[in-house]
Amino acid sequence: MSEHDLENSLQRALDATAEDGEGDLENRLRPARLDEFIGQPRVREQLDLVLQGALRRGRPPDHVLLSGPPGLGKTSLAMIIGAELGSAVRITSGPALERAGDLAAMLSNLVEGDVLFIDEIHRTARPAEEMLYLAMEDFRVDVVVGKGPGATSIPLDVAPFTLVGATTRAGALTGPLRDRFGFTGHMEFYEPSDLEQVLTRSARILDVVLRPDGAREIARRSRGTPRIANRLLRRVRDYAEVRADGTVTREVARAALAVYDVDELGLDRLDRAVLAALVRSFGGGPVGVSTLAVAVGEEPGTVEEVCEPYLVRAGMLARTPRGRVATAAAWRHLGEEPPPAGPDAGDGRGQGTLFG
Ligand SMILES: Nc1ncnc2c1ncn2[C@@H]1O[C@H](COP(=O)(O)OP(=O)(O)OP(=O)(O)O)[C@@H](O)[C@H]1O
Repeated sequence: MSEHDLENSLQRALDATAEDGEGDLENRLRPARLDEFIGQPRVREQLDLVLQGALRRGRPPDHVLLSGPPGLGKTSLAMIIGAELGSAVRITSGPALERAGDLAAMLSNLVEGDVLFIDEIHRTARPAEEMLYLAMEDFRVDVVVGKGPGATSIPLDVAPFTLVGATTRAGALTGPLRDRFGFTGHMEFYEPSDLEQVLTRSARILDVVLRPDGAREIARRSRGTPRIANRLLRRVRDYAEVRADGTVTREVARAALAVYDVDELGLDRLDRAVLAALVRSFGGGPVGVSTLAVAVGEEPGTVEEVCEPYLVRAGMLARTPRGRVATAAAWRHLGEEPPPAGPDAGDGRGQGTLFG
């Protein structure tokens, strides 16, 4: 088979997986209970106490806010909260709650003890958010009927429920909303050893033969994110089935990840584009996130919420009051020599620690 044919068959395998429904696969891979949830020991312990306390008292627990970058398991935890409480989980998202009426409809359908999960809660429109304050605090809403001077407000009771909000931008939440959550779980990027466990579990569910060295290689390159680890596992499995004997070893993982443009550090195309723009077009910065986003043809929100948190964590990018700055590690990762740092550099790059 020629190289071209191999690429084509790999692409077909990829498409077939997509048709299988990657969403369904993701659901199959979700941990169902708290003790199956790998990593995040602090959040897990804190949440366990919140839930156990509520179960003992026989009352719905306080409202829970989960914050952190995408793919770290916020949705999984929301489902787990429902499972641990033996409650149904009603799911919506901030952008879906455009009008207060949208939220009123959801709230009035809740039964006592339900969990209401609002993903991307920081994107809830203001009128719905204001309705949420009262619902969270007093389990009631005021529904306004009519318009202008004839408008009347009808109070409606809401069954006691637990709100679970998820956000990639806790800082974008208004103070009054943030204050109404009794518990906030801050999700951190996962350690590679945790991701190895995630991968081993997923391989078992997906019937993939994954060797420990293969798991280690994929874990190391998964940007500290279980969703990415699972996605890379599926891509490496395609490669293993099409080009090897189906077993995922370190060598197979390395070869497969090279095909998919995932580099040694796990940075993908967009991460590298951001670093390349920062270093090559803006001399290492500082540069504002909007300018950077235009340079790579992406939305500022994507650069800020998806790329940057991991680049910061990997020590490649620093956020300074004057803008984004590439660290020496970023220059070297792109095969460039970092400019000499000095106290007089005057461009934000001379701040010693950034070039340590
Ligand atoms: N702690 C974990 N243990 C095992 N698998 C996990 C864990 N956390 C997440 N996953 C896996 O990662 C996938 C993504 O998780 P999830 O959808 O919960 O992330 P999220 O933080 O809600 O992301 P987003 O905010 O983008 O929706 C899940 O399908 C699940 O397979």
